[in-house]
Amino acid sequence: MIRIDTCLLLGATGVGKTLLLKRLQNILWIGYWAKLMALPSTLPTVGTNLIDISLKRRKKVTLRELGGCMSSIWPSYYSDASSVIFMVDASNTSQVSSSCIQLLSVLAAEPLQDVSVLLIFNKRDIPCLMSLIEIKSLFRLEDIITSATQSITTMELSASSGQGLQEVLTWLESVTVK
Ligand SMILES: Nc1nc2c(ncn2[C@@H]2O[C@H](COP(=O)(O)OP(=O)(O)OP(=O)(O)O)[C@@H](O)[C@H]2O)c(=O)[nH]1
Ligand SMILES: [Mg+2]
Repeated sequence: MIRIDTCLLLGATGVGKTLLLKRLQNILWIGYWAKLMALPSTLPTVGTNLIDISLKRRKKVTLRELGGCMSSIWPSYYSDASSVIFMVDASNTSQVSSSCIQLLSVLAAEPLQDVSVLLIFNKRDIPCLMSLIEIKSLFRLEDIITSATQSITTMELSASSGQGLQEVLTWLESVTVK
């Protein structure tokens, strides 16, 4: 049986996980330069969203979004994961501390000790009172990266404009084995 790597897409409700999935699907269907077509609509995910993505060098990955409203049962999906994308809404400063606590509990989970982690600061198209440097320092990001057992990459994204999408795809290619 052929097993496909699974990347878990996690983050609080409304951070943009479903839009990212749809954007990645569009990149692959109609090409990178067509990514600015009509903004796909999304609804809050109650449960899970799955898409399979074909990458370069005949690799494949399954992206599994887990809805923010079901964070209490995220851990039941951890043992299947080969990598994790954790998304933060960088325009929502009131959500920063709860997202940070959520991220710490994801990083502490036993089945996720060896996975590669991509931390995405999304909605960079929305002007925000706090700079990204301030948000990262509120997160104590340097301490988190130093003490984590995982390899953590950080990225900025606008899932709505498409800025940063190609970098997410490149990261997926770099961490997908099969
Ligand atoms: N301006 C802007 N809006 C965004 C961006 N990404 C997502 N959104 C909007 O944010 C809202 C929530 O996006 P979703 O993708 O449904 O959020 P989610 O993380 O899947 O939320 P749950 O499924 O509830 O966990 C939608 O109206 C999106 O269009 C972005 O980069 N910029
Ligand atoms: Mg969703």
